Amino acid sequence: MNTENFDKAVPAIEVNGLTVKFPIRGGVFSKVKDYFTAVDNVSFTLPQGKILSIVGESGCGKSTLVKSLVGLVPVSSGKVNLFGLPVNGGKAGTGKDVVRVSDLVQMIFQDPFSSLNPRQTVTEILTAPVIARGVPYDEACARAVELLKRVSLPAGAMDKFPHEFSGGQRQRLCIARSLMVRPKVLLCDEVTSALDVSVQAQILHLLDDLRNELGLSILFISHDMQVVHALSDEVLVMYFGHAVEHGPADVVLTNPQNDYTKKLLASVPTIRRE
Ligand SMILES: Nc1ncnc2c1ncn2[C@@H]1O[C@H](COP(=O)(O)OP(=O)(O)OP(=O)(O)O)[C@@H](O)[C@H]1O
Repeated sequence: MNTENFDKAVPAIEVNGLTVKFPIRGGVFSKVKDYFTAVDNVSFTLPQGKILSIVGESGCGKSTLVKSLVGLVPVSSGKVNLFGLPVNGGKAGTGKDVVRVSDLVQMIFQDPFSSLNPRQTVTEILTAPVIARGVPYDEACARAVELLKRVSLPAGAMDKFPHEFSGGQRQRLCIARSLMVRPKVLLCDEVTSALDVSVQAQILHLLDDLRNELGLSILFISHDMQVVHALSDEVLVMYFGHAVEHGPADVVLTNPQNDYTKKLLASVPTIRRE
């Protein structure tokens, strides 16, 4: 399928009535007693080229929602479309006209160290996903060198192992790896929370630049409201599995309508000095 010419008016992601339930068992081998609804009937759209942040307190279902979009947790009910293509079992599209979801959407996680194989060199880490897709080794290496440069890592990094990098450099490496397959959407789950503040800012600038250069659409999960305000076009607020408010970042973060959003914003910590 030609994924280069999607109609610009079609949302990158369209979610309708998405529900994710986890089974509750008495013990590992016992029968399912009940279900816990982590994501409850959530609907939203992510327009192409935009950054939508998902916010809400710990445990409200942000990560589960995002993971369910790429098949890391199973969807219980609801529909997901990527660029207008219905998603089903890791594929997007219908009949023979399908594309792998992982060719369109890549996810980046909070902890850059645990998401990199410590026994692989950067060359292996970056080239493996595209070699598996049939890209010749030399071309994969050339793409890796180009991306390392783009994320401001030296070309000499190709022969190194993950432990030889700082936390911020490792996250750059994860970003480069996610871009190797030339995805159209990035799902970023707390990607700066393990980094110190100055490095956080560099990674956020990098993501924003990449969005502008490559036209990427980004779903961004963060607890940091300042970061969310600085980076996002739109904000979706979740509470106990429900989407309670969604709109332009400036509106939701400065003039929230929902009572929970008001409480969430009021709870942003400030230091009181006596
Ligand atoms: N595999 C699982 N099995 C059972 N329950 C799960 C599973 N994964 C998540 N949950 C539960 O689903 C709820 C939502 O979890 P999730 O990780 O999506 O929250 P979150 O909003 O991303 O939290 P945080 O901000 O702390 O990362 C939580 O109550 C969690 O305990």
